Amino acid sequence: MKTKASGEGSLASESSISLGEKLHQACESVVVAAAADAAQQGRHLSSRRGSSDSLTSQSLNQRWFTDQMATVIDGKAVAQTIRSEIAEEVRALSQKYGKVPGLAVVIVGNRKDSQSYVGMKRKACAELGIKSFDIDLPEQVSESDLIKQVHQLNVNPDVHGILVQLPLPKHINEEKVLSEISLGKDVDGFHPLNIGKLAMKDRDPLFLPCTPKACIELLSRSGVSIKGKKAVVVGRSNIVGLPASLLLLKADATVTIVHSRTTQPESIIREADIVIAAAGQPMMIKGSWIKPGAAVIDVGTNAVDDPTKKSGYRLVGDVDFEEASKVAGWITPVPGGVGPMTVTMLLHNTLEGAKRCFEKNH
Ligand SMILES: Nc1nc(=O)c2c([nH]1)NC[C@@H]1CN(c3ccc(C(=O)N[C@@H](CCC(=O)O)C(=O)O)cc3)C=[N+]21
Repeated sequence: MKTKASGEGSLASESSISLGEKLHQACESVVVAAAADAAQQGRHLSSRRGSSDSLTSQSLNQRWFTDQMATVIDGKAVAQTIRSEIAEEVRALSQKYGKVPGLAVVIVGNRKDSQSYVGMKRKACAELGIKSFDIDLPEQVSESDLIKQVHQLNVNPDVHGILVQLPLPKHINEEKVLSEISLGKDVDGFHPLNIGKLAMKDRDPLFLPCTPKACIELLSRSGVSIKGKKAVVVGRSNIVGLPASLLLLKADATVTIVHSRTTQPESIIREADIVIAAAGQPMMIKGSWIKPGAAVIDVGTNAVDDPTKKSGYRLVGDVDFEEASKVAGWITPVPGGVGPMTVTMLLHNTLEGAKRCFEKNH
């Protein structure tokens, strides 16, 4: 399955657990459309740089502020395309083996945000014909009881993926729980061994963490090549920043990680051809921090007060979208960017886990 997608340096073409070839062909129209659009409007990084030789970066910034807008990457649309392909594969598996993929979603306590995310994951499973196993545990559950649940799911033959929603309550050791998940069912890709393999050259983890994988897929499907580019990841969390930087490195980018102790983050970010923003700080990254023509992937999902909304809040990213979309070449919106793709990558990992299991037992 070593096909070359249209995006050079595409993760999907280089990973042994890449999306299926068929899936790629289906999505190619999206890639081609985005790439053609970008090319038509002279938005390739090189052409932007080429036209900027005689300008100072300040005047260049102003120029881009006034007459060009970024291509907005529609994560929802890409996610939908991939989801219908997954649904088709699930149907085919069901016909061939008489079994469907199963995903266990474990939630502890009743944090509102976690419940909302878990709800989206379970709903998406239902839509795609993936069986979801719902494990809801009380806030006070003991670590050993939670681990017992994980062990039961590890041996349940109908479960091919196990997701323990994070964050867990303070009295539970997250690292301990995650390392109890069977490697072959670690669809979040958070098991230390999977992360360790991700960090090592020429080794492939069984599963890639969903949000970082979503970022790379959005880049490659938008025709943005990664190889040889300067990439800056803002944030160093275990679930996004760190694995995203490792994935970019695997895709041959030159990677810098900016974090809360970095001095002068703006000047480092301004050098980047690719920015992945995962700091969890609402609208922290301003338009003037972005290199003209850069690809900006915004992972932030921050709720900010908004009295004009019925809910009283709205979601914003880590990037000031309004400003940055006047400078960047490509940008993902929040909501509707990385979020829907994250859930889709989870479903894709579950499908891959199930396929490996069915093929092994056949
Ligand atoms: N074990 C584990 N795995 C995770 O993957 C995981 C987790 N724990 N804990 C929390 C974070 C966060 N996360 C998101 C998933 C979808 C959206 C998403 O679909 N957002 C929509 C907006 C949804 C809305 O409107 O509320 C969007 O951006 O368009 C966002 C965030 C997964 N996480």
